[in-house]
Amino acid sequence: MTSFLKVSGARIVDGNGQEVILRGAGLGGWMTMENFISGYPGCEFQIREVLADVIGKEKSQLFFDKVGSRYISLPSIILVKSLGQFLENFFGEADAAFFKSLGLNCIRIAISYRHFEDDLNPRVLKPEGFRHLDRVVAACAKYGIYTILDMHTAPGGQNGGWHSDHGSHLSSFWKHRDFQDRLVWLWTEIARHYKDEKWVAGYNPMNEPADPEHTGLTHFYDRVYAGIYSVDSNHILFLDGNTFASDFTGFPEDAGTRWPNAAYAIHDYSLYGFPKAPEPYVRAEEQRRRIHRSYQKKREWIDQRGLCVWNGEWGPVYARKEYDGDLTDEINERRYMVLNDQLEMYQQDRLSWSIWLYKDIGFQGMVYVPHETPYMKLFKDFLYKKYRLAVDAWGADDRFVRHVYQPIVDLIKKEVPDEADQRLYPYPIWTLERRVEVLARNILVSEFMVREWAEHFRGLSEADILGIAESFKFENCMERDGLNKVLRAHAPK
Ligand SMILES: O[C@@H]1[C@@H](O)[C@H](O[C@@H]2CO[C@@H](O[C@@H]3CO[C@@H](O)[C@H](O)[C@H]3O)[C@H](O)[C@H]2O)OC[C@H]1O
Repeated sequence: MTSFLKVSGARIVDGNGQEVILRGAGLGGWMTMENFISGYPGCEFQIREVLADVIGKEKSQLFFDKVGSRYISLPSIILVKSLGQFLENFFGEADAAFFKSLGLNCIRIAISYRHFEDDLNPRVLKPEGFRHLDRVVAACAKYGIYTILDMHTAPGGQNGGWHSDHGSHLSSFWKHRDFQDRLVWLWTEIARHYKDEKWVAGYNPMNEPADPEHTGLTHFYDRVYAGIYSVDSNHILFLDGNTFASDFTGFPEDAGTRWPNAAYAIHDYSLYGFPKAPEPYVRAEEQRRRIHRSYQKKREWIDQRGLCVWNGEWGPVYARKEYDGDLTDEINERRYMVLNDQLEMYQQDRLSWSIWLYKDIGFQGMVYVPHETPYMKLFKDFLYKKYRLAVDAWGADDRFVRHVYQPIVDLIKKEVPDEADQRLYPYPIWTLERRVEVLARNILVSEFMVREWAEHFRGLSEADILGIAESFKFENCMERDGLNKVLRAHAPK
């Protein structure tokens, strides 16, 4: 019989006081879809709107979230096969069984407020939001996997990333009291729903906040803590640091007593896991020191106060044969070394972690949708175009378009020569170069490509659409063996 987990000092323990180290992955791209995970440009709300415009509301709904049926003609009979759609296919029992087979014990589920509340009908709970979440929480529980519910998108947007699904680089959440009130209300409802579920390890009220004032985040955590604990005092709260889970310096000194039963989330992405690494990773002493320094810096504030650290996101991205050619294997072997070396560090600290990402179309996931599936065939050329134009901000290789955007960076540097004035929040996570990438490519150019993505569905039959959604099903996916091998080696024995 499992028991609620809780935070005891710097550790997570079960009902018997035994330490539990949570080792697992993030289920991104599911109840919060993302451009590089599923292969569209821009934000989820944009593709949903435009797909409905191109093929009609009903058919677009069929792709995202409606159980349908497909007629398969065989020589003498007609079979009616019941099929799910994207949300149904993306994670099922087979995924949970595979995950467990690696020895991992926790999945952080990225959810979007949009599944539970409509902007045009605020504070009215959409019960259907729980349909899939309940299903996945139950599938994980069945295999002895804890879940952490992660609010990846907040009304108005809590950061300027595509992953908070609001289409702008400026986050309105921090400026509008009503957005904050709504999220506190929604979390209270979610906690009410899961208050008795022991396989839910806890709630991660906000992914990667980026509050320019810092004080707004403390205020929000106070309020969401009170809201959740008014209905559910059993679950751990996993609180991300400010500025993309990197900075705790604006947190209150009395955090430990103010928010009992809280763990503090860092996101420990290492530059060596990405195309923009300063040099190829060869496990040099200095490189390992650099990875360690960056990790220590993120957790310093938490350690100094004896609080509990959770690494809620981290992990390299990978090269792809179709884009990186003969260099692919060599690049990926280096990335697996980064992965391994990060895990060794975490092991030493008995750190709980959640690697990003469980499933995608082949860039970062432990499991990926292969080229032979209907979805990947349909979007093959379009995906190459996205790659060439580097429209996704995450791990993008900008070699084909750097010359287009560099002049914008140069212009700003020339016309705003004081470096301090070039450092707009969320500097240093967003340098001037990063800001130009996000605005010009990830927001602007992407916006013009959304319709092209949706046009791929025009004229498709319902059966075709269901087949496309089925591409994401575990049985149709491949496993990234190099990554899973390293994870398995560091999983609980
Ligand atoms: O949904 C996820 C999203 O949560 C994630 O956000 C990014 C995380 O990394 C941030 O940059 C890192 C900041 O710290 C430096 O040390 C690292 O080198 C950087 O990579 C980035 O700004 C966030 O957008 O990204 C992946 C999404 O799928």
